[in-house]
Amino acid sequence: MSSQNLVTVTPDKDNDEIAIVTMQRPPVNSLNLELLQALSKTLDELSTSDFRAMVLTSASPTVFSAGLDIMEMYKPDLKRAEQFWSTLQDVWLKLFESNLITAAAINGHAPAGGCLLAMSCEYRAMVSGKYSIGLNETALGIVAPRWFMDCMLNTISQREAEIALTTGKLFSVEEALKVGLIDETAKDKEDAINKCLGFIEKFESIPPLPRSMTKQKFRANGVQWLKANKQADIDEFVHFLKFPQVQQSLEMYIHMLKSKQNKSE
Ligand SMILES: CC/C=C\C/C=C\CCC/C=C/CC(=O)SCCNC(=O)CCNC(=O)[C@H](O)C(C)(C)COP(=O)(O)OP(=O)(O)OC[C@H]1O[C@@H](n2cnc3c(N)ncnc32)[C@H](O)[C@@H]1OP(=O)(O)O
Repeated sequence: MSSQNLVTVTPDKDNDEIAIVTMQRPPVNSLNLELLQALSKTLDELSTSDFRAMVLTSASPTVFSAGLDIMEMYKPDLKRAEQFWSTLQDVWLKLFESNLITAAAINGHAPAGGCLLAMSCEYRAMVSGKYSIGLNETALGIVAPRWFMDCMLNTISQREAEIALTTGKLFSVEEALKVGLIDETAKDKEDAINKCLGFIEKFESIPPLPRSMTKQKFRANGVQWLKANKQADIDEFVHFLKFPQVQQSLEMYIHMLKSKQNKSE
């Protein structure tokens, strides 16, 4: 699949000022360099378009996004790893600070980087079911970067965030609702999108510029550090990938994912 097809943008059927942005990298929308580049390009295009709002969702029936593609971190080509991390930083900054009204229709699992994308939006409706969402990095033997943490702090309390991150917690849909990691539950993807549209409607009579400026001021603390430390953050990521213990943890995690599949056969 070419990178162009990894993300689709379609106007909402009832309101052509709202973009439905769908990630479609089977099987689980894991965020590799190409999907991140497609998201980055899409966010650029949206920022200069007539769309005033977007709903981020996924084409998978059970997974919003499985987070970063682990294969980008396991025994990586270091030049590509730099580009990968830099593109992830850009996607986060573009989405978190977007002028558009942003909402996530979370139609399945959203671990780690998947949770980051959802938290970067202003509103989250998640389909009920045996899905989970959270920043589970420590459980993989890796460390969520500071700006992942800042993003979670924009969403739930510091205490809940610290416990969740140190324990690598993946929240059930009910738990996520209780702590405020999601705003609403939904019965299916269509319902989740409709709930996001309901949130977007609240801004019908609010002028877009003061709205987006207010949002960006609220979010400024979270982004300042990354903007000032982009290269240092990339260097730290690449340095981290060189640790044998990190590679070992990733290898074990990949085996675990594969054996999980064998068990259910
Ligand atoms: C500056 C920083 C400094 C230091 C720190 C440095 C680095 C740290 C970087 C930290 C950031 C990390 C963020 C991340 O996002 S890490 C990724 C975390 N993701 C996960 O833990 C999710 C793993 N996946 C799952 O749990 C399940 O797949 C899921 C629940 C999403 C779906 O389950 P389902 O049963 O539907 O599918 P599976 O059979 O499990 O998977 C299908 C195939 O997809 C492969 N897969 C799944 N997830 C990933 C992934 N994240 N990356 C790559 N591949 C993935 C899985 O192995 C199956 O593959 P095949 O066997 O079919 O080949």
